[in-house]
Amino acid sequence: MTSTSTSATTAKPATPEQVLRAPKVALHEHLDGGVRPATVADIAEQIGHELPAAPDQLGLWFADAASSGSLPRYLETFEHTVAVMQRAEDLARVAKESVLDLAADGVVYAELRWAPEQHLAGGLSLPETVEAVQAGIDEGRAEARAEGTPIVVGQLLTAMRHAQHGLEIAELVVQYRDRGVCGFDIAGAEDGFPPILHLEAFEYLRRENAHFTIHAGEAFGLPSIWQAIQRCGADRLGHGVRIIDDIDLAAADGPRLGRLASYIRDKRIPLEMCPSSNLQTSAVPNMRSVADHPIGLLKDLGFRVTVNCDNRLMSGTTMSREMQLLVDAFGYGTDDLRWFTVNAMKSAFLPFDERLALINDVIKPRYAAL
Ligand SMILES: O=c1[nH]cnc2c1ncn2[C@@H]1O[C@H](CO)[C@@H](O)[C@H]1O
Ligand SMILES: [Zn+2]
Repeated sequence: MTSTSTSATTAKPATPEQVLRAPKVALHEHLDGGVRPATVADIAEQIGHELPAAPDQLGLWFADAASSGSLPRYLETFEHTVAVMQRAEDLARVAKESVLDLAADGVVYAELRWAPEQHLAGGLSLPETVEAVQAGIDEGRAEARAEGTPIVVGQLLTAMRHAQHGLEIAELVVQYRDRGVCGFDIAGAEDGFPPILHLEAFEYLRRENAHFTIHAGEAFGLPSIWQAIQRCGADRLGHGVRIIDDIDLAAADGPRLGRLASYIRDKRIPLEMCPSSNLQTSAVPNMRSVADHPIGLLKDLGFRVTVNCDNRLMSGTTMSREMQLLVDAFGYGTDDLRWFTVNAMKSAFLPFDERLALINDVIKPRYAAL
């Protein structure tokens, strides 16, 4: 097997201070999974929504309740964040605070995904929800710029895979493509809801030359990944960890890739990996810590791997913390972290020239100065 140049470097592990200062790129970040606990408590009180824990225990409650080892149970916790995101001002507030929190953590580019169809209970229309989130993003970006931490942010509109709004949400993506929306996604319980259920939406988006990612290979295996890529035409894979099912680790001459794993590596299809989230939902059997996560192997094999939080609230995490967990588990140095970050920026749903500018004018110089 040919060697790759991406293995963990022999350089010193990055220090916590370097990890914090490093510029980061967040491609897989749920807006309703990154609400500040204090904001959940504050809005819940205003609207009379009953919460399962006292305000000062709420962060812990989410992390604990989301750690059951099952994706459907992990997703149940979103009931409380979605409940406090039904008014335009609350959608805007949550979006603004997310942008500020990401920028303060060193994130220079983020795509925030959320499902508009889950935010209609207060009487907003689909376009109104998108505009409310965009107003919050714009405010957050202006404030972050004034604080010296500029950040570029796009919205990804998600359709829930168990529901039937895929085409409608895809149309919303195209309608708002020049007003802050950079792509589409499907999320929710994966087992029992294959990507193909939303084929009409994906075919529409391809006709419109629009971008999309699909949660696949998180709570279901290779058929889900295969469908997402070969039937639906996904640009990227949300998680995709189960691609390891197509890699033979026992082969005498080193790991041997099956046809699907080879295709994904050869085509440089980005994997949006979320180590802490995957631990909580037991996405990979027998994973006890981040050191057991396939991200180390997939990086060594040269897949286009990126690092993400998925849900900062449910995982009690940040981009810096996810990076630090990888440093602790695999000994990564700043060159490795830069490789993940450049991979993510190359894979962003942003015009090519703008991606290049962020890589050359922001990411590389800031890594060089660490
Ligand atoms: O990792 C995940 N896998 C599948 N679905 C998810 C994940 N994280 C969040 N959501 C789902 O996506 C919706 C829109 O943001 C959330 O409400 C949650 O139900
Ligand atoms: Zn996700």
